[in-house]
Amino acid sequence: MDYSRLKQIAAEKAVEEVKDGMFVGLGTGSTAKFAIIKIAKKIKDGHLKNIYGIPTSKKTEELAAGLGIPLLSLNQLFKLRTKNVERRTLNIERTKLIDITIDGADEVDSDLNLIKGGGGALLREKVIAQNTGRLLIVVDKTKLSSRLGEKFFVPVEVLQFALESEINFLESLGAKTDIRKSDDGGFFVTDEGNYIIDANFGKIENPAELNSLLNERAGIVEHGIFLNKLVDSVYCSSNDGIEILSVS
Ligand SMILES: O=C[C@H](O)[C@H](O)[C@H](O)COP(=O)(O)O
Repeated sequence: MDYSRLKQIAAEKAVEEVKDGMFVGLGTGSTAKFAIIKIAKKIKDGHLKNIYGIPTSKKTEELAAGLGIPLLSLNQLFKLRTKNVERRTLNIERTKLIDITIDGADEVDSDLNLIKGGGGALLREKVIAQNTGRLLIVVDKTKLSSRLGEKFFVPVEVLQFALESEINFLESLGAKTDIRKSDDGGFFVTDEGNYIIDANFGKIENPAELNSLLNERAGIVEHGIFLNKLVDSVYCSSNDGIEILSVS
């Protein structure tokens, strides 16, 4: 089976978890796209009702709006769900505003830590993930590895202002770096107006430690390591069928 079909199978399986009345985070990329198309079809056919999508990128927003999925921004969702609730009494960490999010990944290790951001959407994706009750990741089996970094570099989103100093910082940690380019040859600019440095660390022995180092650095807005505490299940398809891996 070709990869595209495998992606579709994983994505459509995850959509079975979307139920009437849910607020659904809509991921970015070629795998998440299949989930969005399926959700739109189910809405159109009357098999899903009262659904709102919260897109993780402008590209996804355009796609989902074009397919007729009712959308909310995260800010609109927040206002809607906290109407008549005293903000101070609301424990946002425990009150996940989004019921479920279906998103892709570039690499998944054996502990279900992820690298994301191959499509440049990692910042909004991580914000949506941290506001989500259940994050379902959809991949084909080629994305699995024993250690992060075996198959993919770490996308690091940085302020334009800090570009050169962040390259220097990442290289001081041992990474080989590339500034991401867009199709027109200029620097790729994210939805939030930042640049991306693709940082190749080789195999990452300790993703949690690298996560903390990158989090602590001013000038780095966000990065593509998603530790498994953000993840609920990984839907992984191969020619042998579909496996649902869960964080224990
Ligand atoms: O920024 C993009 C996202 O993190 C994607 O979910 C990730 O790159 C996987 O994309 P795809 O499903 O196209 O391989």
